[in-house]
Amino acid sequence: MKITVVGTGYVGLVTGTCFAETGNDVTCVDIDANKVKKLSSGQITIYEPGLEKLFERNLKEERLFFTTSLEEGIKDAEVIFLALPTPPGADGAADLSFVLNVAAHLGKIMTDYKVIVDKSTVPVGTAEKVTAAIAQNCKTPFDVVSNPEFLREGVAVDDFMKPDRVVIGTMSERARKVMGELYAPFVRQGNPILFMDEKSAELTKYAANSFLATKISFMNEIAVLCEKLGADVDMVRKGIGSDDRIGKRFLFPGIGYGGSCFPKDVQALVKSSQDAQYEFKILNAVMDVNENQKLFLLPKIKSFFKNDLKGKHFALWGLAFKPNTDDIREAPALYIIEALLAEGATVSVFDPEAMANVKQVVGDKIIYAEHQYTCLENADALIIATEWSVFRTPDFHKISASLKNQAIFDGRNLFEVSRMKELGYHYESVGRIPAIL
Ligand SMILES: NC(=O)C1=CN([C@@H]2O[C@H](COP(=O)(O)OP(=O)(O)OC[C@H]3O[C@@H](n4cnc5c(N)ncnc54)[C@H](O)[C@@H]3O)[C@@H](O)[C@H]2O)C=CC1
Ligand SMILES: O=C(O)[C@H]1O[C@H](OP(=O)(O)OP(=O)(O)OC[C@H]2O[C@@H](n3ccc(=O)[nH]c3=O)[C@H](O)[C@@H]2O)[C@H](O)[C@@H](O)[C@@H]1O
Repeated sequence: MKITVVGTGYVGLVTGTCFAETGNDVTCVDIDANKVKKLSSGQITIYEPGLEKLFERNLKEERLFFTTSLEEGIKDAEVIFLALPTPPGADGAADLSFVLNVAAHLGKIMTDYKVIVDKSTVPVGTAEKVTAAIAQNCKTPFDVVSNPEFLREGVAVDDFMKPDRVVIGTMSERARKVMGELYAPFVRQGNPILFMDEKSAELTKYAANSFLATKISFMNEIAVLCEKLGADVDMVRKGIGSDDRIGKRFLFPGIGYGGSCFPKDVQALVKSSQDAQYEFKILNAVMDVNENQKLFLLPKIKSFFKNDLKGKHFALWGLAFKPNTDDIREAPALYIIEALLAEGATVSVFDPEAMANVKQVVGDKIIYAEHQYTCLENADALIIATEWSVFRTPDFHKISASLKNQAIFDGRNLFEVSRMKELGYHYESVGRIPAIL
């Protein structure tokens, strides 16, 4: 099939590459000429494990193309995916201008039947708006489908190739047939394609992200309670996660959820609810808990340093909002850095992939270490904000030799408390009884 993907960010690039991998001719369109130039010359623009190999193969075998021209990109295409940004506007609602502007442009240039697919995360009612935007100037028949994406950064290729489910929202039989054929190679493992109406598909996406965010905030509150009552959140997590009705996943407490999606999507669903004259009480609490959780370690750090961080120097491991990505959008580490600097401290940072992105945002207010161990030089304590594998089994002798105080503040519960006690660390984490020197 010939398909077009408009927007070659995270979702667009994964979507385009994976559809090319299953034998389709894919043209990706982006307004960012620099990005298109890089991608056309074989240079991948995002860090995503496993994607580069597929990208290079499909580019070489001429199933994957890039252009800045929408007209050129949609020529002969049967399906057009819109993988465009939907950032939060000033009031928290999803900004649909990228999607609607492209839709209006499509209406002017389409000359035969096409299926236009909302791949971006968009509020209920967007398929209708996209239909209206296209229809203003369009003379050919078309269908608009809501096909939300559930991939996670870091495991995006696997998530796309072996989805738990594919949600396709449209009542058009013609569009259902086209979409069913396109996704057939991905759902062979027995996971279903769920056909539904557009609005239900749109809400499914927000409900999924909001439910997962709720699970995390719930566990973060349980972690707070564990510390207050002397329980261990790891035990409680395993205790409840063994119940199939609850499930083991997404129960890890930490320093809050970040990334480009949970924060914006929870906020957008709250706003959609308000617009429908309904106050979504749980989600307001989920957002509140998450705001506080980002700075969960700060009082512990301040208390260790007797409320005076002025002149103290901290090593911070982990900047990305989660491991296996260079994405720093809403990363808790950025909030910790700001708070430490505001207290008059200085900070050295290390992350395996996200350093360049942080440098662009934070600049020279902090020191960028070459290595996780050089990051520790002259530091009064170590803070861990992201659970990269390389941080899980560190050389504790090197850590001890570099740190001025044997103190580690771990926002991702990487180490056993008992081991840290044996090693002689002042070790504080999230929801567990601390090892205090
Ligand atoms: N990042 C993720 O893991 C996931 C994101 N989503 C949703 O997918 C959508 C896209 O997200 P990302 O890929 O992360 O966004 P992104 O910000 O990484 O990429 C968007 C791309 O669209 C391009 N663009 C902007 N205006 C354009 C136009 N008029 N014509 C052509 N290209 C244009 C930008 O240059 C950029 O390359 C959002 O709605 C997001 O919520 C859904 C699931 C996962
Ligand atoms: O809509 C989206 O963009 C995507 O948002 C999330 O994916 P992603 O943001 O890539 O990352 P997650 O693995 O979900 O993690 C999100 C945040 O939650 C945190 N988290 C996750 C799990 C957990 O148990 N505890 C926890 O604090 C992570 O550290 C991270 O900051 C969803 O998992 C995807 O299904 C969805 O497609």
